[in-house]
Amino acid sequence: MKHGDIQRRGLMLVFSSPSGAGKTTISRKLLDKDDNLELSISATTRPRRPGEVNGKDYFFVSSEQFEAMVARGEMLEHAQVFDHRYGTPREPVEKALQAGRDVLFDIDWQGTQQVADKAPRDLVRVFVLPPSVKELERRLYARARDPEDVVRSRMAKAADELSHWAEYDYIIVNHDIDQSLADVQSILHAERLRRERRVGLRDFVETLRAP
Ligand SMILES: Nc1ncnc2c1ncn2[C@@H]1O[C@H](COP(=O)(O)OP(=O)(O)OP(=O)(O)O)[C@@H](O)[C@H]1O
Ligand SMILES: Nc1nc2c(ncn2[C@@H]2O[C@H](COP(=O)(O)O)[C@@H](O)[C@H]2O)c(=O)[nH]1
Repeated sequence: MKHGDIQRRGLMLVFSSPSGAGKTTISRKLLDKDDNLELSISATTRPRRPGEVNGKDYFFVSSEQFEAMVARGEMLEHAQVFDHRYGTPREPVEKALQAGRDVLFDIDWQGTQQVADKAPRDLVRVFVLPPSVKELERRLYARARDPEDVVRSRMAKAADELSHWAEYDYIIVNHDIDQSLADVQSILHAERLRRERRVGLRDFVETLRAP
């Protein structure tokens, strides 16, 4: 990957939040605007919601298939979230990073901790907060893609997820979607400029010193 013709390593951008705060919405908008960013598509045992597409939103798999992927070492990270299993297939992420592309993850705090243990240098963690609990609940109902008992159980677990906010590098309060998009674009821009990711800098500076 290049930025001003100086080569750099790909980075892993993670979004976490309580369910319904808006990270999927922010992710989709960011991906639309950024040609060098690709989404890590998770595998899950959760039932497909209306409108979700296998291989685009998730790889929808059975519990047996999920366990077999874990046993074969195919998951970069995996966790039980709410009542289902979720995990990140390792190979597409490794391929993207090797090709110098950045990868976006929409995963929970457990998965973020696992990725942080494996690749701390390449990780950028963003936690998305809702403006208020009332608005979080409104968004979960407005999304209208989960049964009421699922919405209630996710609201009940929001405080647990929120307790991990301080483990993240950046915090976004998602009042306004356009402002949140601008914020994550700024984060990504600055993180791409970090000296330690720009592996081509040393050679470039040498050409400046000894023309
Ligand atoms: N800034 C915003 N203002 C108003 N509504 C929003 C905003 N951001 C997201 N929403 C709406 O809130 C609902 C939940 O958003 P989204 O599905 O992106 O949340 P999520 O954090 O990805 O949830 P989950 O963790 O369950 O996947 C959606 O209906 C979305 O359109
Ligand atoms: N640890 C992981 N968490 C994941 C992964 N994919 C999604 N998630 C998180 O699960 C909840 C619920 O998602 P939903 O699509 O059912 O609403 C949310 O917090 C996601 O971030 C994953 O691969 N690993």
